[in-house]
Amino acid sequence: MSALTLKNISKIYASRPGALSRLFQASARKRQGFQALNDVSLTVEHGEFFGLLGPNGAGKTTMISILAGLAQASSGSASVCGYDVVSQYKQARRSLGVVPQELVYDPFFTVRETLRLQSGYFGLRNNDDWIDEILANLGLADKAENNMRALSGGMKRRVLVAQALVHRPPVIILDEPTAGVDVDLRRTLWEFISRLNKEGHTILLTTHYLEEAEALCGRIAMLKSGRVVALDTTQSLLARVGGNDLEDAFVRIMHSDNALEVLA
Ligand SMILES: Nc1ncnc2c1ncn2[C@@H]1O[C@H](COP(=O)(O)OP(=O)(O)OP(=O)(O)O)[C@@H](O)[C@H]1O
Repeated sequence: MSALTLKNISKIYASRPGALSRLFQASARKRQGFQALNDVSLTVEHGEFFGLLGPNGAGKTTMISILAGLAQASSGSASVCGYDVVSQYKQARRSLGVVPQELVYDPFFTVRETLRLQSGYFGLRNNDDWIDEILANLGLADKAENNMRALSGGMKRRVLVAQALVHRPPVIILDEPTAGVDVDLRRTLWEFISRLNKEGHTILLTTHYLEEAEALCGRIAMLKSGRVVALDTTQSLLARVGGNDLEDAFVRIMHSDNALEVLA
């Protein structure tokens, strides 16, 4: 049983025609909606540090939303630790910690209250020992009693990471966790995430910092316009596509018409 499985996943966002397009009768194609994912199949095994890369709008967040139960696939199936994300939603969600891309937080709570509240969503009382450990590992120990609205952007992002970890999920998904954060947090964060990975947690990471992906990810999938156009170990991708580094390989793959040649 794999940590994450996507089988022939497609996602079409329904179009919501505005008054103008209703007036001028939008074309049939536009009425059909927007296809964000197109027949995506991939598997992430337990213990992997897996990178999901792609340009803006490629479908990365859509894929993560489907795995987290925040969006429903139009067709295909997905599971987390063998639990179907639709029919076994609770078990699937419990197996997963997601660090979202947007800074979402409740401005009325302190950091500790935020983490206790999040623990409560998973039915966890008396979770303070683990909360303290997470806070210490993310350099947040001295902010525990601070109000969320008084934190800097980077500190808020650390709390989002902490929130994803309160229920000790075996699988952790990080959607661009280092966007707009300083070098210190990057290092602290990667040390902590790498440690969690070494302890057996499966990590799926999306990032536009390709040097991070190259250093951390054992295997990489690249999405382009909703399709998987490359899927292999980082080393094999680099060897097969050529170029100096992953950024070079990424640009070559994204500009290649025959992207399927780099599918393992
Ligand atoms: N709720 C929605 N309704 C309609 N279209 C959407 C919705 N969410 C995403 N899309 C569209 O689906 C496509 C894929 O978006 P998605 O956010 O998954 O891309 P991404 O790869 O995560 O991009 P980025 O790197 O910019 O975060 C985009 O064209 C986006 O505009």
